[in-house]
Amino acid sequence: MTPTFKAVEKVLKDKRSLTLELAKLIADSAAEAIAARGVFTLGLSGGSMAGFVCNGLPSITTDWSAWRLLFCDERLVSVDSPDSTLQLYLTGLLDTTPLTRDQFLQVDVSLQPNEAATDYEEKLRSLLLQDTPWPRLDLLLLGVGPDGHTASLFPQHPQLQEQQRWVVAVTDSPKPPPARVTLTLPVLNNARRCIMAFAGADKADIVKTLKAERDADVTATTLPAARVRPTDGDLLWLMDAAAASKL
Ligand SMILES: O=C1O[C@H](COP(=O)(O)O)[C@@H](O)[C@H](O)[C@H]1O
Repeated sequence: MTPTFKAVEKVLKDKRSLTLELAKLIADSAAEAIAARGVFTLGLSGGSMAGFVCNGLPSITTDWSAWRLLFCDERLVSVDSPDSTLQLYLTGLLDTTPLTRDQFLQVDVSLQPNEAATDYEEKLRSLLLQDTPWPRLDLLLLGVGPDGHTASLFPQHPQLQEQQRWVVAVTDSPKPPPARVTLTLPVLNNARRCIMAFAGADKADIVKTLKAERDADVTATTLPAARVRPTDGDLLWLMDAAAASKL
């Protein structure tokens, strides 16, 4: 079956323009969510996405107190490690926005991977108070690695088949560090909106391959990022010209 959702693509001239556009889109989602429900739930990714978000958000106007930030994935390393996604955001946002540390739903990195995943799912359930099979998160910001992974869902890993849990452990990530927790595909696909952002010429090959898979039958997909297909939400790709150069 070909996709039933519509993916929207937007190409910006460079990384700076992409950063500003992303910040504007986040602000728009926040305004909509806060007006409708009084709270804005934003799922963050690490890697290049953290740079876009930390550089763009300080310029927006929003009711920061209504924001709840969580992690699409997190590496199980100490919080002061340069590999910690939480650390990237605390360093990048606490001094430049009114956000406070307790607005970030943190993964307990002192736990073993399975326990950390269970604990994070419980924290998410308590935060959202949604008694539904899958959480309805307002906006998820997702990156994509050169192998087509998104969050910490890697090609051919069993976590891709998960159909019950919101958060699962990864102990053999091909990209270091090996131990992580990640939201599962049904959680990604139940969000109101997912934004994937790609910048730089080194993303051009994966963007081209991913687009072909994203627009094909889901049973033919091998790349986790091509399985992000919101069931009742939208998917937006933001690319700079270099990342979009092979489309
Ligand atoms: O390991 C990870 O990689 C992906 C992609 O990162 P990027 O730097 O190539 O954009 C990231 O989205 C994920 O959160 C992270 O844990």
